[in-house]
Amino acid sequence: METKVGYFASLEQYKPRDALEQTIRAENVGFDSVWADDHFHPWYHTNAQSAQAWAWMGAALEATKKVFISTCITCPIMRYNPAIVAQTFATLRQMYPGRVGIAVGAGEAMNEVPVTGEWPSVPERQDMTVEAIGVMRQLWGGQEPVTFKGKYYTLDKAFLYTKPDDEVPLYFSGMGPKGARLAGKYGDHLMTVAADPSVLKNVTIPNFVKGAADSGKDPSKMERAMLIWYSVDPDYEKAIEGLRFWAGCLVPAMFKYKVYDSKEVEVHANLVGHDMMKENYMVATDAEDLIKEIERFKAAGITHFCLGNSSPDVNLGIDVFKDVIPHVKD
Ligand SMILES: C[C@H](OP(=O)(O)OC[C@@H](O)[C@@H](O)[C@@H](O)CN1c2cc(O)ccc2Cc2c1[nH]c(=O)[nH]c2=O)C(=O)N[C@@H](CCC(=O)N[C@@H](CCC(=O)O)C(=O)O)C(=O)O
Ligand SMILES: CCCCCC(=O)CC
Repeated sequence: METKVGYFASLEQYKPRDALEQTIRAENVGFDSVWADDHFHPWYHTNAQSAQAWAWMGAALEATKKVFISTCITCPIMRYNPAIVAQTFATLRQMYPGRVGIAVGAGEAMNEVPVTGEWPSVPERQDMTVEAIGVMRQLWGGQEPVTFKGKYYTLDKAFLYTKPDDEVPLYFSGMGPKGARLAGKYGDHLMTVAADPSVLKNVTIPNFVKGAADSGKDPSKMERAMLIWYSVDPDYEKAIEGLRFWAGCLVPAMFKYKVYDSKEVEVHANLVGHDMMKENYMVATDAEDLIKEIERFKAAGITHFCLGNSSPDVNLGIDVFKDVIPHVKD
């Protein structure tokens, strides 16, 4: 499968208009795709943003010519109703054929708790995600109004009047072994994040492949996408510290417990050491280092890179890819 190189235009780290400028620049440099986080509260507090992803996607699609754009990721189970998620992405894909995708996952407390007050267990949210995908697929594929009574969602003669010619490609986020199996079973492609290459190779990808094969799909045709943050700067130490905004994602407690206050996340993020960031993210002083870092994750089985630019000089962090992309594409 060909390797794709995508740019993660963060709406938590950058103002929406700055993320838009980055997106235009990334398309010109030759990135295959652009991905946006779909958050209510951000993963850091100081200087953070948190723009609404779907509103931003419409502007980004209009401002670019051909690049594929997707969320990374949308949680379609609580603050959003899955039927409205289906309607939104069907609308975008009809307007921008072939250019729109969606990635889904079981959510994070910081996005759901502040506006719903609820935080079900991981297994229940995974179950809700599977049902939500069923709702979305029924609406996308439905030639007739759909009536459905599930455990979590209800459709009563629901029909999408605005549809694309083809279905919206759906990336399913799996971080744990069960999540990865569900991704193989119910997704078109895998999305994952914040894992070191040995975990990807020995746990995440084998479980994804098993889930896909068990449901009769050909896993070799399914992408293994991953959100990975990187920072490039001629000063190596400065490059590592550039990744601090995202260090909270490396703290397992953020997923296990109901943490939804960004100030609290930031306290944990500030305790993460450089070794952990180097292992899970990409730190580079130049294009050559970045190529080696990408190869490290490619060897573990990643085929579509969603690269989150946390470089001290953001434009340098995009432009360096003129010298990276030709070397990492097969
Ligand atoms: C927590 C793990 O669950 P899993 O389903 O595998 O992954 C969850 C994630 O996909 C979501 O949280 C996702 O929403 C996060 N996310 C995101 C993910 C990604 O791959 C790329 C980008 C993003 C950005 C983004 C995200 N979310 C948003 O809302 N918005 C965004 O922009 C997991 O570890 N699962 C394990 C099972 C764990 C479990 O059940 N634990 C038990 C307790 C066990 C114990 O006590 O030790 C429990 O909690 O009850 C698995 O195997 O699946
Ligand atoms: C382990 C962290 C996964 C979540 C990433 C995220 O929500 C930021 C976009």
